[in-house]
Amino acid sequence: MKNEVHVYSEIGQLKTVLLHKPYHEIENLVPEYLERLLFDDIAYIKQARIEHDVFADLLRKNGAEVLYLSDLVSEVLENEEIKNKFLDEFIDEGNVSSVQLKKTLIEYLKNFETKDMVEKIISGIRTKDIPEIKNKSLVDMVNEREDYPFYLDPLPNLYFQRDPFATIGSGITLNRMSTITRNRETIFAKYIFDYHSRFKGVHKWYDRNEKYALEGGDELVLSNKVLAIGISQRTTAKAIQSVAKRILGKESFETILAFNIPKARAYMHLDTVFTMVDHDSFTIHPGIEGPLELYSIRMDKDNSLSIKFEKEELSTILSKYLDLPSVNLIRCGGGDFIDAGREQWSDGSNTLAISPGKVLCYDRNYVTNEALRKNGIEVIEMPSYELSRGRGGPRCMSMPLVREDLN
Ligand SMILES: NC(=[NH2+])NCCC[C@H](N)C(=O)O
Repeated sequence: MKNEVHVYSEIGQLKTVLLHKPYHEIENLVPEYLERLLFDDIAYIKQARIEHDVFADLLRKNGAEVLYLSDLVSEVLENEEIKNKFLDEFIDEGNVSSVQLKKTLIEYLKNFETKDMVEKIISGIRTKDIPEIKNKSLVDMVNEREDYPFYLDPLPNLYFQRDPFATIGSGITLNRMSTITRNRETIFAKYIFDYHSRFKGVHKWYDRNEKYALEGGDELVLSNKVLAIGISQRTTAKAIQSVAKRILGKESFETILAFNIPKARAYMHLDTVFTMVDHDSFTIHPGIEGPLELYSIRMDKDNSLSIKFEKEELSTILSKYLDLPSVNLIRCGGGDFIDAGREQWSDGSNTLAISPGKVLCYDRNYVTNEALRKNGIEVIEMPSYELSRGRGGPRCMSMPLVREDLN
């Protein structure tokens, strides 16, 4: 099969999924730059990698093919011409101060085998890695004295593969990230979907050079007709409107439900507070239910968008658009203010459905996991001592490429 992406639900049996196993980029975190790099703490990478392997194994055991971003990118970059183009683009966007430095970095990187080069690019390049820049420019000299420890910043958020692009139907949105820190992450997906023999030519509903921020954590495929997209700290209403114009009426998609959620660190994406776990069941963080505003977006016959503020309760709106007699909202932390707040912070509501009614969750969120079980959901737990420090759970750490269709 060419154009191998196919996702028409959040819950259909997961067949192929993309991950990135975190590594040296996490060792390049220091307290001084944590906030800008969107971390709250520094994970112990050895343990994080063990946890990540358990995650991947559980996915495989449950029927999914696991692909790694760095393998796909390395395969693409084995072609010398594409490698040169990639390095040029990546380093330009890495805010490198001078032509001389750019040349030095490219020479340095090209000394590595392709796979190691890709890992080096992800981990960031410390100034100490490169003993000497030839023909330094004035900017290079001034920078050197200012002691910033990196020539290229690390990409510690890359293990949250959910965000840089999102699979919708037989296409993807290649996202424009809301922060500079994460924007280079989308270059990897660009090269995979432009050049990888298995994935090239996949249709793009949105592209990384567009103006308005859109992140995958906000994009949910509720059914082959309905998408949910968060208006959040990371995704703008303007981006949603652009996506709506391109997706609605194409393939089978008819409605986008735009969830306006509070703009806060803990709730950065819609999937930190709302995920789908079965045909008619969803997790929800009680902290957003009060302030939540919902808009439905549909395409009129004359090809203009019709946008409506929805006044009813969330469950009524979901039943209406998903054609269900009723829906079950399962509250994070069992609905308790403290348990919900604590567990949502470590991604208690961020479940990854492997198939209808079967989800992967962090073990630390035991109150929420119990609530899911009480509601008939099968919960598979994974260890979460260290991975959770990056503020993302199983859904954030995975990007489905293929899911089986629901009947
Ligand atoms: N889909 C998600 N909820 N992703 C979580 C991303 C966490 C990451 N540290 C960030 O702030 O960007």
